[in-house]
Amino acid sequence: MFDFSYSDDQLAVKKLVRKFVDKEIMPHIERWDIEQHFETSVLDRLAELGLMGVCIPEQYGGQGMDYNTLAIVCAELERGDTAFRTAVSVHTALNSMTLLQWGNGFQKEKYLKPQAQGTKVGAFGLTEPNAGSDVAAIEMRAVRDGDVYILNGGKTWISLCDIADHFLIFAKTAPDQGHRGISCFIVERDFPGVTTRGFKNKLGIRAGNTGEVFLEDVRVPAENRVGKEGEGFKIAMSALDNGRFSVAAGAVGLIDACIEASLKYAHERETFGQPIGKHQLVQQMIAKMVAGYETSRLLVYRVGWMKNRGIRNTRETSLAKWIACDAAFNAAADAVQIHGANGYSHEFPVERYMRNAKAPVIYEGTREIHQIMQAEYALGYRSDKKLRKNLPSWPFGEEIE
Ligand SMILES: CCCCCCCC(=O)SCCNC(=O)CCNC(=O)[C@H](O)C(C)(C)COP(=O)(O)OP(=O)(O)OC[C@H]1O[C@@H](n2cnc3c(N)ncnc32)[C@H](O)[C@@H]1OP(=O)(O)O
Repeated sequence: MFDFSYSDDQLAVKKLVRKFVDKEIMPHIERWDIEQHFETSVLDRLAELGLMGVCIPEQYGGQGMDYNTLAIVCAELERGDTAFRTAVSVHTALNSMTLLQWGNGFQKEKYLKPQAQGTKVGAFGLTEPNAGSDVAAIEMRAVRDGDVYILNGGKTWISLCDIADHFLIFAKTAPDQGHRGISCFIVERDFPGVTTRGFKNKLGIRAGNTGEVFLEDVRVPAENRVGKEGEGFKIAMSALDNGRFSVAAGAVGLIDACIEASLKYAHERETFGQPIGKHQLVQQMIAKMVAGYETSRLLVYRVGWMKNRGIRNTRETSLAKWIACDAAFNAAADAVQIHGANGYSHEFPVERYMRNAKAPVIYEGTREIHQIMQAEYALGYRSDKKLRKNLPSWPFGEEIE
């Protein structure tokens, strides 16, 4: 049986986030984008609204809502700006949900709880200057020394680098063992030897905070290792199953924003004696946006449905992420086109949408990585086990045999 309707709770969350975005993000976002300013009070407000731990169980300080409610939050936030959806993706999907899945009792109590409540912020440190798509090529080292690991190396393109209280950092504990030699650690910003540096002058997501994290002889207690030694690659990949879901969900919101702006403009702007919406080539662009929106939404909600049931969803998540992010970029480019020269100016939001839409086609697995994965699944070179170990289903803790 399929149910395409929102529950009352989901509808209430959708309205809550929409109102928040309209009142507290929209009036300022153009300025924040121009000034390249990440407004941290938005995270405080998201915490007050209970949106920093949407699908983290209540026992760990979250709201205990289902995965598609997280998708709704991501879509509505990205309608405001990709920066804030990116923040929630990193904090909730990549960090908190990973701690929920792989963390032990101590780690959940000390790190997950305050993150889910929004009193602390989490980030995710995987990518390095020499290792993006090829995760197994990371060079950061973690060497055990009694009760601590000593970490050395640098991470790049880390969202919330200057904001986060904790990072999930992936490092090699056995450099000669390829992807099986990677381990995962919770690293606090306050640990001696941690420094960060946010980037300026990015193409898009200029209202966001992204940059580098450097670790120099950072002593990380062994109790902060997440999972077993050598499990880091799987932990990172399973985190990306959640992160990519949230990115795809956000892309739905970006397409929504593109359609909203384009319809308004198509009704108002006249050429050749009639609104441009009457011209068939403008209609074609709008039709493609609508198709991209509906297709992406269905792919995202299917993944949420699978996650709720604890069904392994790596293939479906990868597909949703690729299709939704491409659809969002195409929608944003067409939205600029519909606005003509006006679309090229700050006066209208669509140029920001187009700049923002490029990063999600690259981050959390480039379009090309996802295309390769889809082809490999189709050809039988790659397969997922039916169930992923430790995957919490919703209601949480009940796995399907
Ligand atoms: C403003 C701008 C902000 C920019 C922010 C940018 C930050 C980011 O983008 S975050 C990081 C993004 N990085 C990525 O998405 C990485 C992309 N790469 C990949 O997805 C992978 O490396 C990929 C698919 C190429 C891996 O392929 P490959 O090396 O063939 O590994 P693969 O054989 O599939 O898996 C290795 C093992 O992991 C396991 N595994 C793979 N996927 C998963 C999963 N989803 N869950 C659990 N286990 C998994 C496999 O079962 C296998 O296990 P075993 O060792 O027992 O055989």
